[in-house]
Amino acid sequence: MAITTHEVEQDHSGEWVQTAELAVLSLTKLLRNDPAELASLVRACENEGFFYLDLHDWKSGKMLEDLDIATRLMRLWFEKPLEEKMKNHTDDDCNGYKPTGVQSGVLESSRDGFEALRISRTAMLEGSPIPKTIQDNIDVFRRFQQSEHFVLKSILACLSTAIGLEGSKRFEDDHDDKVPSKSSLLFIHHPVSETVPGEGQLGHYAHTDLGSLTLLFTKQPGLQVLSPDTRKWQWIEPRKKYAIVNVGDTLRFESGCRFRSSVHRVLPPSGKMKDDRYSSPYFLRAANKAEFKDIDGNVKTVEEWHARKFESFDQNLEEQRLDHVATGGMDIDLGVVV
Ligand SMILES: O=C(O)CCC(=O)C(=O)O
Ligand SMILES: [Fe+2]
Repeated sequence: MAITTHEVEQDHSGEWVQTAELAVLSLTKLLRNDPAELASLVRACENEGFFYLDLHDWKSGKMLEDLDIATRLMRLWFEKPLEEKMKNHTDDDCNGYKPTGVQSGVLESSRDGFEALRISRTAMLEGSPIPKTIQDNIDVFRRFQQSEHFVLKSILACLSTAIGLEGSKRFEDDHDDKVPSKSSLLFIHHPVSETVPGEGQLGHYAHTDLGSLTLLFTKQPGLQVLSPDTRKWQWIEPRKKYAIVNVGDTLRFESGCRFRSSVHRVLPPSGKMKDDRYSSPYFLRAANKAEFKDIDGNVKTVEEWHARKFESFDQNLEEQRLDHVATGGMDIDLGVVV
């Protein structure tokens, strides 16, 4: 079943942008291995690479309640002075604080407009360097991260089953929880800003996610996907009690490019960031040592691809276009310049 919308809304340049019609999948049906739901899951990963995950009747997880508590706590944390937040700054791209403006912009001659707190799965499990707010509420944050991890690993298993993978060929095989990985939970904040697109710091650059699957929560608009169908940007509408799930590069490569890691970005609908925008993605990533063939056909470990992606995120748009790493080669696949 697809949510049917519809209308179009203007973007920052005054162009009319359609709303994406993404498939809607029920987590409870997927957990039951419902054959029709598995077939829809495969289609969604082959086509848009994005879908809504219906969580209305998933009673066993407290994920949505934990999300509300964690979001409230993180909003307060982001209000702290920059010097305070910078105490959690690290060189580790999957753990610690990232201030605004250190990565690429959405358009030429601009930089990103979001700050983020990243909490790696390892840091969460070990309780190693994480801000006090999180340490003081570790049960909530840990349970939230574990629920998200469970949901994405279950979806990964559904995909293996649905396309008939067995034994060591199943996608879960290189997502062993006992070996080190760069799975990471993020809280993202785009502060209110008078900046207009193309200047200063605004939005979140066009990219594909580097890992296997991403589970995203946001209540606010701004997320856009480059539709593999129309090859144009489309808004992804936030929906209450639905998560947004998307395929990342690792799963794209491991599926022999059968599944798509669609390019996406964040821009405020009317041009300026008139309200603070909050979102929270959880990135499920394969074991650091897992291998796949990347966009150049070279064998890479997840760890190496992770490093290459983050180098690319720090570059400017012109540099990014040269090696296609930020966009995971999807731009070449679709024949578009992002
Ligand atoms: O904030 C959002 O809506 C999307 C964030 C995102 O794409 C990312 O962190 O990879
Ligand atoms: Fe992303």
